[in-house]
Amino acid sequence: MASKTHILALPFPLQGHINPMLQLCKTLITKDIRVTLVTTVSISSSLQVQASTTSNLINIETIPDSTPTSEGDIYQVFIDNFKESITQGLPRLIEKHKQSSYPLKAIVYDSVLPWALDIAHRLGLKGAVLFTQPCTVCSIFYHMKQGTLKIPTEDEGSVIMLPAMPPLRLKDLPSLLYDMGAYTSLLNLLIDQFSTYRNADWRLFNTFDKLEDEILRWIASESPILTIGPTIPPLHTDDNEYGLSLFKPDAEAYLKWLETKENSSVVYISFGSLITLGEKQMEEIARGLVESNCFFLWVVRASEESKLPRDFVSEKGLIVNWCSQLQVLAHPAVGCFVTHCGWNSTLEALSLGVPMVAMAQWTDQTTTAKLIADVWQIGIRTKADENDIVTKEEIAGSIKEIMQEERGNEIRRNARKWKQLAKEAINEGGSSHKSITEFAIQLSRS
Ligand SMILES: O=c1ccn([C@@H]2O[C@H](COP(=O)(O)OP(=O)(O)O[C@H]3O[C@H](CO)[C@@H](O)[C@H](O)[C@H]3O)[C@@H](O)[C@H]2O)c(=O)[nH]1
Repeated sequence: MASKTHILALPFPLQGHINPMLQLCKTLITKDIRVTLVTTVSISSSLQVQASTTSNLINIETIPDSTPTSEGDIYQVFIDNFKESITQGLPRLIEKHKQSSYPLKAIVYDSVLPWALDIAHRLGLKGAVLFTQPCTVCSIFYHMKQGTLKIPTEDEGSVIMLPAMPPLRLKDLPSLLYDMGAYTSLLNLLIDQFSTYRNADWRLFNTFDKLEDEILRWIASESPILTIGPTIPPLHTDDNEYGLSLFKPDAEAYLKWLETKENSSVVYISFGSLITLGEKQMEEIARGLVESNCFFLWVVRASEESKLPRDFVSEKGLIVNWCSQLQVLAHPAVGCFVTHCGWNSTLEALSLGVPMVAMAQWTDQTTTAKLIADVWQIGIRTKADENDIVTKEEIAGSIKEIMQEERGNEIRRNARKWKQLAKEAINEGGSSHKSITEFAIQLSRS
């Protein structure tokens, strides 16, 4: 009993980073690994526990928040503060658990927290780094770190050729690389993912072999990796939620509303947990949804609600502050997902065979939109106008193309193919299933 392998999990405290870490941990628990998830007191107080069986088996340990020492850029303050708190509290927590009846073996940490590896190694633990963005995107930042990618200047015509990647134009790169200046804190965070990369004992990627085959083989030729995705809860079981949420879902009236709709008749639209849109863009989305003439379910977070056009109502639409996205995407009434191309949302839609309107906003999303539209061909990528606004005509046109036109049939065929391949990867004997099993075995032996 006392020999059960015990690991720590350290996610970056944002929903899009917590979800893949949690799902990986839940899978490890089914393989007889004990998991303690570490976060700060303030983050823990915002976490809602969802009715999910396995996540209840994850112990949560909190570390007091340190007083912010930096000021200015809100991202930098958030990043520094989290680092400061964890750096101070983690060693004590590790020492405490080393004495327990379940001695700690390793830590699985988010790739944007590369300094966690040094703490782990110093205290005799192994470290596994988890990447929460597409391998294609991570590899672009790897090249940045190595100095092997030179960003072209404004000339959008020039093509960027990187090993094992499709030819990329400037705007196919992660936006932080061409919108430089505004978000240097985030750009540095993503380049620094590779500062301790080679020293990690395991490198885990939330993707699957067939999805990004060439680039995965390339990055694996630099240092061995394990592909463990898509990290999506199994929907056909009781354990069909990630388990911890920083947002409170609306009452489930929206699922009842979906029940009243015909198959593939509803457009679902959500921009994830972070994106903030301008009022003009909100208005274009609202008008575009109405112009598409489809039913729509739109997630507008409470903090974004005031930007909706005044008195906006549509008899064909339902707006919620937060929902169980997986339940929505799995619903037969949903025929299309207008998404910001966050990697979790993308993997969820891909795994459930839902075609996408890829309306990327920033960071990795611009590259993911390229992959969705041109490589996997499971969606349409919207174009912004000269003011960087995606107009209502563009939005309505893209939705109609998927919902009503011949192109939609082709995209749906591809979506069905990728859904099947995603399923095969995580099913018994699939590439990701094998990797996670191998990881669990190696953890037990370490
Ligand atoms: O109403 C909602 C809306 C979203 N979600 C979930 O929230 C997660 C959102 O994650 P993601 O789609 O990755 O978007 P972000 O929250 O924006 O994630 C950040 O982190 C990701 C992983 O690093 C990046 O790919 C994104 O660009 C970055 O913005 C998903 O699992 C969704 O299922 C809900 O459960 N309910």
